[in-house]
Amino acid sequence: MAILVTGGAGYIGSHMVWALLDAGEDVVVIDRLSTGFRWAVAPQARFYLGDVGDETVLRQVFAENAIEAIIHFAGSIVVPESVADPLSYYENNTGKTRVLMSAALKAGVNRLIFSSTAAVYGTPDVAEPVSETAPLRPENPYGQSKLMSELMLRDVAHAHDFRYVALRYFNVAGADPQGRTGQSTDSATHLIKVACEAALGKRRSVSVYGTDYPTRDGTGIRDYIHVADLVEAHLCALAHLRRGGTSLVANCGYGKGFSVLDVLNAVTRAAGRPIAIEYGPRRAGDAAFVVADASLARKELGWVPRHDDLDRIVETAIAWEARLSHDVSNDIGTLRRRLAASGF
Ligand SMILES: NC(=O)c1ccc[n+]([C@@H]2O[C@H](COP(=O)([O-])OP(=O)(O)OC[C@H]3O[C@@H](n4cnc5c(N)ncnc54)[C@H](O)[C@@H]3O)[C@@H](O)[C@H]2O)c1
Ligand SMILES: O=c1ccn([C@@H]2O[C@H](COP(=O)(O)OP(=O)(O)O[C@H]3O[C@H](CO)[C@H](O)[C@H](O)[C@H]3O)[C@@H](O)[C@H]2O)c(=O)[nH]1
Repeated sequence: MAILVTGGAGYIGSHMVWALLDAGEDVVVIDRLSTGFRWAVAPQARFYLGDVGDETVLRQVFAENAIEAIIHFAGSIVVPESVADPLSYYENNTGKTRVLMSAALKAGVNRLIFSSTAAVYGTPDVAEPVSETAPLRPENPYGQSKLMSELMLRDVAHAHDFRYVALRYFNVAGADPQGRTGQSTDSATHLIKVACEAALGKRRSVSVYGTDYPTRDGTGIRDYIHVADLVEAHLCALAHLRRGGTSLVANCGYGKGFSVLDVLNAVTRAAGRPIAIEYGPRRAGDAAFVVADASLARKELGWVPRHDDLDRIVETAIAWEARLSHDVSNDIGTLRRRLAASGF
């Protein structure tokens, strides 16, 4: 039996594929390569170029592979884009999740792990770690589209023989400690990615969005989780579903908050040289403090994080960024030529 990873050519999905292969699993990937890269998919995985909203390709995937469970990463993830074009987010994140679930039920696949987000909570009322029972008040179409998918999963699990785990990720960062994959998107806006690019001279400076938050140094506080621990939580969720565990929704974070300045200091330490910092106004829609209460994932899924260290997260992110500058551009050229030769 194989695990189907949707969005397996993307940042988190490509780490998941490696983690599954490392664990001895058989892996099938479907990705339309809108933000992902074919070269990011481990060669041992079977790859389908296609859209998770395309019933024909889904039927083909389910017919050609014995799929035991789905790990569903495919989606659109840029918050301001979701505000500007909400319908495309409801279509790609909610509508296509519906198509995928429908095709899975028809094919008799009844286990799914879903990529949700801390954005479903909106701005927490108090500066305290947020648990899964906190009010759900997404403040943008991205968060809303993910919450709607969670609700579909809940209802389908009530109506059918179907179990799921929805993981609400906090701030995912870092790269595979073995250097096999990392965050490769060109126009990423995430703080650690941006700061690593600045440290390597790929951009002139980093802007600090707001210095007047009610936090210890005036900058925004987030819970940064190493992507390797995040994919480990998915392996725990898979084991939970395999042993007959009930459907559940769980936060993925460390429960520790770091400010923007903490992150920039860590990047400076890792790079061994200062980065240019510009202090600017707040970015619209940013909360002061977003930190997970992740006790449920530890208790129910037996998740034990192994990379809970901001310096380590940043070191792996910089190492990947450096590789991306040198090797990967060559790899992309090689891969493009290989794919062109094989008809893509
Ligand atoms: N990166 C984060 O900090 C973060 C935080 C919370 C939740 N998430 C969720 O995790 C998941 C993965 O995020 P990521 O950071 O790896 O993003 P990403 O953009 O790197 O990966 C998404 C992948 O899905 C593919 N894709 C998108 N729509 C598709 C479709 N309709 N059919 C087939 N493939 C499609 C893209 O080509 C890409 O390879 C997303 O669902 C995102 O909402 C990410
Ligand atoms: O160039 C930058 C980028 C970010 N920040 C600050 O750094 C912190 C982190 O910002 P990111 O853009 O890295 O991440 P967000 O917290 O905005 O968003 C993340 O967390 C959300 C949930 O809270 C969603 O899951 C979303 O997908 C995920 O990217 C914020 O205080 C932000 O204001 C800067 O100061 N400068």
